[in-house]
Amino acid sequence: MSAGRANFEKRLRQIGAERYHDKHPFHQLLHSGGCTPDQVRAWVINRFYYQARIPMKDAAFMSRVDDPALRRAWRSRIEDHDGTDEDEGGIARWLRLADAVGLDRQYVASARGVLPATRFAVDAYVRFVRDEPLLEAVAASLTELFAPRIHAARIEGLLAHYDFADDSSLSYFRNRLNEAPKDVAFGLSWVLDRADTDEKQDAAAAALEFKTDVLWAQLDALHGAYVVPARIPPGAWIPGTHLVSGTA
Ligand SMILES: O=C(O)c1cc(C(=O)O)c2c(n1)C(=O)C(=O)c1cc(C(=O)O)[nH]c1-2
Repeated sequence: MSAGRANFEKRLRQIGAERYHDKHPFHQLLHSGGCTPDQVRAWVINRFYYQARIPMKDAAFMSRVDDPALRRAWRSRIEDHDGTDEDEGGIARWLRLADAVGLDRQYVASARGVLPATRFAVDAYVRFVRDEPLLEAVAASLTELFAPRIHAARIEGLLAHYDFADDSSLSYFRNRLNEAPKDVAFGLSWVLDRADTDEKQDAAAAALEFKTDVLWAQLDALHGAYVVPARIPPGAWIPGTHLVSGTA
Protein backbone atom coordinates (compact mmCIF):
# COMPACT_ATOMS: atom_id res chain seq x y z
CA MET A 1 0.00 0.00 0.00
CA SER A 2 1.15 3.54 -0.61
CA ALA A 3 -0.13 7.08 -0.33
CA GLY A 4 -2.16 7.93 -3.45
CA ARG A 5 -0.64 9.33 -6.61
CA ALA A 6 -1.91 12.87 -5.92
CA ASN A 7 -0.52 12.85 -2.39
CA PHE A 8 2.82 11.60 -3.58
CA GLU A 9 3.01 14.32 -6.24
CA LYS A 10 2.23 16.84 -3.50
CA ARG A 11 5.05 15.43 -1.39
CA LEU A 12 7.51 15.82 -4.29
CA ARG A 13 6.41 19.39 -4.95
CA GLN A 14 6.76 20.21 -1.27
CA ILE A 15 10.42 19.16 -1.46
CA GLY A 16 10.92 21.84 -4.12
CA ALA A 17 9.03 24.43 -2.10
CA GLU A 18 11.33 23.85 0.86
CA ARG A 19 14.70 23.00 -0.66
CA TYR A 20 15.05 24.25 -4.27
CA HIS A 21 18.02 26.52 -4.99
CA ASP A 22 15.86 29.52 -5.94
CA LYS A 23 16.03 30.26 -2.20
CA HIS A 24 19.81 30.34 -2.08
CA PRO A 25 21.31 33.76 -1.21
CA PHE A 26 23.61 33.62 -4.25
CA HIS A 27 20.64 33.42 -6.61
CA GLN A 28 18.93 36.24 -4.77
CA LEU A 29 22.08 38.34 -5.19
CA LEU A 30 22.39 37.43 -8.88
CA HIS A 31 18.78 38.05 -9.82
CA SER A 32 18.49 41.34 -7.95
CA GLY A 33 21.52 42.91 -9.61
CA GLY A 34 23.74 42.61 -6.54
CA CYS A 35 26.56 40.62 -8.17
CA THR A 36 29.75 42.27 -9.37
CA PRO A 37 30.84 41.42 -12.94
CA ASP A 38 33.41 38.98 -11.51
CA GLN A 39 30.79 37.25 -9.36
CA VAL A 40 28.62 36.79 -12.46
CA ARG A 41 31.65 35.37 -14.27
CA ALA A 42 32.35 32.95 -11.44
CA TRP A 43 28.75 31.72 -11.68
CA VAL A 44 29.06 31.30 -15.48
CA ILE A 45 32.30 29.30 -15.12
CA ASN A 46 30.99 27.01 -12.40
CA ARG A 47 27.52 26.50 -13.77
CA PHE A 48 29.08 25.51 -17.09
CA TYR A 49 30.38 22.38 -15.40
CA TYR A 50 26.82 21.38 -14.50
CA GLN A 51 25.65 22.05 -18.05
CA ALA A 52 28.48 20.06 -19.54
CA ARG A 53 27.83 17.03 -17.32
CA ILE A 54 24.03 16.91 -17.79
CA PRO A 55 24.18 15.17 -21.21
CA MET A 56 26.85 12.81 -19.83
CA LYS A 57 24.53 11.82 -16.98
CA ASP A 58 21.69 11.36 -19.47
CA ALA A 59 23.93 9.13 -21.59
CA ALA A 60 24.86 7.17 -18.44
CA PHE A 61 21.14 6.81 -17.71
CA MET A 62 20.34 5.61 -21.22
CA SER A 63 23.14 3.08 -21.15
CA ARG A 64 21.27 1.27 -18.36
CA VAL A 65 17.81 1.27 -19.95
CA ASP A 66 16.76 -1.78 -21.91
CA ASP A 67 13.31 -0.45 -22.88
CA PRO A 68 13.61 1.23 -26.33
CA ALA A 69 10.52 3.38 -25.62
CA LEU A 70 12.14 4.88 -22.53
CA ARG A 71 15.43 5.53 -24.35
CA ARG A 72 13.48 7.15 -27.18
CA ALA A 73 11.66 9.46 -24.75
CA TRP A 74 14.94 10.34 -23.03
CA ARG A 75 17.30 10.97 -25.93
CA SER A 76 16.07 14.49 -26.78
CA ARG A 77 17.64 15.58 -23.46
CA ILE A 78 21.06 14.90 -24.92
CA GLU A 79 20.24 16.73 -28.15
CA ASP A 80 18.87 19.70 -26.19
CA HIS A 81 22.35 20.21 -24.73
CA ASP A 82 24.67 18.89 -27.42
CA GLY A 83 22.67 20.29 -30.35
CA THR A 84 21.65 18.84 -33.72
CA ASP A 85 22.30 19.78 -37.35
CA GLU A 86 19.56 22.40 -37.01
CA ASP A 87 20.09 23.63 -33.46
CA GLU A 88 23.30 24.70 -31.74
CA GLY A 89 22.20 23.24 -28.37
CA GLY A 90 22.46 24.37 -24.76
CA ILE A 91 26.22 24.01 -24.28
CA ALA A 92 26.89 26.35 -27.22
CA ARG A 93 24.26 28.75 -25.92
CA TRP A 94 25.92 28.76 -22.50
CA LEU A 95 29.24 29.64 -24.13
CA ARG A 96 27.49 32.60 -25.74
CA LEU A 97 26.73 33.78 -22.23
CA ALA A 98 30.43 33.30 -21.38
CA ASP A 99 31.36 35.53 -24.34
CA ALA A 100 28.85 38.17 -23.25
CA VAL A 101 30.33 38.47 -19.76
CA GLY A 102 33.80 38.87 -21.24
CA LEU A 103 35.25 35.44 -20.46
CA ASP A 104 37.57 33.45 -22.70
CA ARG A 105 35.17 30.71 -23.84
CA GLN A 106 37.95 28.17 -24.23
CA TYR A 107 38.89 28.64 -20.61
CA VAL A 108 35.25 28.18 -19.57
CA ALA A 109 34.88 25.07 -21.76
CA SER A 110 38.06 23.59 -20.30
CA ALA A 111 36.41 23.57 -16.83
CA ARG A 112 39.85 24.24 -15.34
CA GLY A 113 38.70 27.00 -13.02
CA VAL A 114 35.73 25.14 -11.54
CA LEU A 115 35.52 25.07 -7.74
CA PRO A 116 36.35 21.73 -6.12
CA ALA A 117 33.03 21.51 -4.27
CA THR A 118 31.11 22.22 -7.49
CA ARG A 119 32.99 19.43 -9.21
CA PHE A 120 32.31 17.04 -6.33
CA ALA A 121 28.59 17.86 -6.26
CA VAL A 122 28.08 17.55 -10.01
CA ASP A 123 30.15 14.37 -10.27
CA ALA A 124 28.09 12.90 -7.41
CA TYR A 125 24.94 13.50 -9.47
CA VAL A 126 26.39 11.74 -12.52
CA ARG A 127 27.45 8.79 -10.36
CA PHE A 128 24.07 8.67 -8.64
CA VAL A 129 22.29 8.40 -11.97
CA ARG A 130 24.76 5.80 -13.19
CA ASP A 131 24.59 3.59 -10.09
CA GLU A 132 21.21 3.92 -8.34
CA PRO A 133 17.92 2.25 -9.41
CA LEU A 134 16.23 3.82 -12.45
CA LEU A 135 13.33 5.07 -10.32
CA GLU A 136 15.71 7.15 -8.20
CA ALA A 137 17.66 8.28 -11.27
CA VAL A 138 14.51 9.67 -12.90
CA ALA A 139 13.23 11.11 -9.62
CA ALA A 140 16.49 13.04 -9.21
CA SER A 141 15.83 14.84 -12.51
CA LEU A 142 12.51 16.17 -11.18
CA THR A 143 14.08 19.32 -9.75
CA GLU A 144 13.28 20.49 -13.27
CA LEU A 145 9.68 20.78 -12.05
CA PHE A 146 10.84 23.92 -10.30
CA ALA A 147 13.31 25.19 -12.94
CA PRO A 148 11.02 27.15 -15.32
CA ARG A 149 10.10 29.55 -12.51
CA ILE A 150 13.74 30.24 -11.70
CA HIS A 151 14.64 30.59 -15.39
CA ALA A 152 11.86 33.15 -15.90
CA ALA A 153 12.96 35.06 -12.79
CA ARG A 154 16.56 34.96 -13.99
CA ILE A 155 15.75 36.32 -17.46
CA GLU A 156 13.77 39.14 -15.89
CA GLY A 157 16.38 39.92 -13.23
CA LEU A 158 19.41 39.80 -15.52
CA LEU A 159 17.71 41.93 -18.21
CA ALA A 160 16.76 44.53 -15.61
CA HIS A 161 20.17 44.79 -13.93
CA TYR A 162 23.11 43.83 -16.17
CA ASP A 163 24.40 45.36 -19.42
CA PHE A 164 25.56 42.02 -20.84
CA ALA A 165 22.00 40.64 -20.78
CA ASP A 166 20.17 40.47 -24.11
CA ASP A 167 18.30 37.93 -26.26
CA SER A 168 21.51 36.30 -27.46
CA SER A 169 23.31 35.99 -24.12
CA LEU A 170 20.18 34.74 -22.34
CA SER A 171 19.02 32.38 -25.10
CA TYR A 172 20.03 29.38 -22.98
CA PHE A 173 17.30 30.18 -20.44
CA ARG A 174 14.62 31.02 -23.02
CA ASN A 175 15.17 27.65 -24.67
CA ARG A 176 14.95 25.81 -21.35
CA LEU A 177 11.51 27.37 -20.82
CA ASN A 178 10.32 25.23 -23.76
CA GLU A 179 12.51 22.17 -23.21
CA ALA A 180 12.14 21.53 -19.48
CA PRO A 181 8.32 21.21 -19.25
CA LYS A 182 8.20 18.36 -21.79
CA ASP A 183 11.02 16.50 -20.00
CA VAL A 184 9.55 16.93 -16.60
CA ALA A 185 5.99 15.98 -17.64
CA PHE A 186 7.37 12.68 -18.89
CA GLY A 187 9.65 12.14 -15.87
CA LEU A 188 6.96 12.97 -13.35
CA SER A 189 4.35 10.61 -14.74
CA TRP A 190 7.01 7.87 -15.10
CA VAL A 191 7.90 8.21 -11.41
CA LEU A 192 4.28 8.50 -10.23
CA ASP A 193 3.37 5.33 -12.15
CA ARG A 194 6.22 3.28 -10.73
CA ALA A 195 6.43 4.48 -7.13
CA ASP A 196 3.52 2.27 -6.07
CA THR A 197 4.70 1.29 -2.57
CA ASP A 198 5.64 3.39 0.45
CA GLU A 199 9.18 2.12 0.13
CA LYS A 200 9.52 3.24 -3.50
CA GLN A 201 7.93 6.61 -2.73
CA ASP A 202 10.40 7.15 0.11
CA ALA A 203 13.30 6.24 -2.19
CA ALA A 204 12.10 8.59 -4.95
CA ALA A 205 11.58 11.45 -2.48
CA ALA A 206 15.06 10.87 -1.04
CA ALA A 207 16.52 11.01 -4.57
CA LEU A 208 14.83 14.35 -5.19
CA GLU A 209 16.17 15.68 -1.89
CA PHE A 210 19.64 14.46 -2.83
CA LYS A 211 19.37 16.44 -6.07
CA THR A 212 18.31 19.62 -4.27
CA ASP A 213 21.49 19.15 -2.20
CA VAL A 214 23.56 18.83 -5.40
CA LEU A 215 22.20 22.18 -6.58
CA TRP A 216 22.46 23.91 -3.20
CA ALA A 217 26.04 22.75 -2.64
CA GLN A 218 27.14 24.32 -5.93
CA LEU A 219 25.84 27.71 -4.83
CA ASP A 220 27.33 27.37 -1.34
CA ALA A 221 30.67 26.78 -3.03
CA LEU A 222 30.24 29.86 -5.19
CA HIS A 223 29.14 32.06 -2.32
CA GLY A 224 31.97 30.89 -0.07
CA ALA A 225 34.62 31.45 -2.71
CA TYR A 226 33.54 34.72 -4.35
CA VAL A 227 31.28 36.68 -2.00
CA VAL A 228 33.04 38.70 0.72
CA PRO A 229 34.78 37.40 2.76
CA ALA A 230 35.93 35.49 -0.30
CA ARG A 231 37.97 32.31 0.08
CA ILE A 232 39.07 31.10 -3.33
CA PRO A 233 40.41 27.53 -3.22
CA PRO A 234 43.72 26.74 -4.94
CA GLY A 235 43.30 26.18 -8.66
CA ALA A 236 39.92 27.91 -8.95
CA TRP A 237 39.34 30.92 -11.21
CA ILE A 238 40.92 34.17 -10.01
CA PRO A 239 38.79 37.28 -10.70
CA GLY A 240 40.17 39.44 -13.47
CA THR A 241 41.87 36.54 -15.28
CA HIS A 242 40.95 34.71 -18.50
CA LEU A 243 39.06 37.70 -19.87
CA VAL A 244 38.75 38.70 -23.48
CA SER A 245 39.65 42.37 -23.74
CA GLY A 246 37.14 44.85 -25.09
CA THR A 247 34.01 43.01 -23.91
CA ALA A 248 31.70 43.25 -20.90
O1 LIG B 1 19.00 27.10 -13.84
C1 LIG B 1 18.56 26.26 -13.07
O2 LIG B 1 18.22 26.54 -11.92
C2 LIG B 1 18.46 24.85 -13.53
C3 LIG B 1 18.16 23.84 -12.64
C4 LIG B 1 18.11 22.53 -13.08
C5 LIG B 1 17.73 21.54 -12.09
O3 LIG B 1 16.77 21.83 -11.35
O4 LIG B 1 18.37 20.52 -11.97
C6 LIG B 1 18.41 22.23 -14.42
C7 LIG B 1 18.66 23.32 -15.27
N1 LIG B 1 18.69 24.60 -14.82
C8 LIG B 1 18.91 23.13 -16.66
O5 LIG B 1 19.08 24.11 -17.40
C9 LIG B 1 18.97 21.82 -17.20
O6 LIG B 1 19.20 21.65 -18.39
C10 LIG B 1 18.76 20.73 -16.34
C11 LIG B 1 18.79 19.35 -16.58
C12 LIG B 1 18.56 18.77 -15.35
C13 LIG B 1 18.54 17.35 -15.00
O7 LIG B 1 18.62 17.05 -13.81
O8 LIG B 1 18.48 16.49 -15.91
N2 LIG B 1 18.39 19.74 -14.42
C14 LIG B 1 18.49 20.94 -14.99
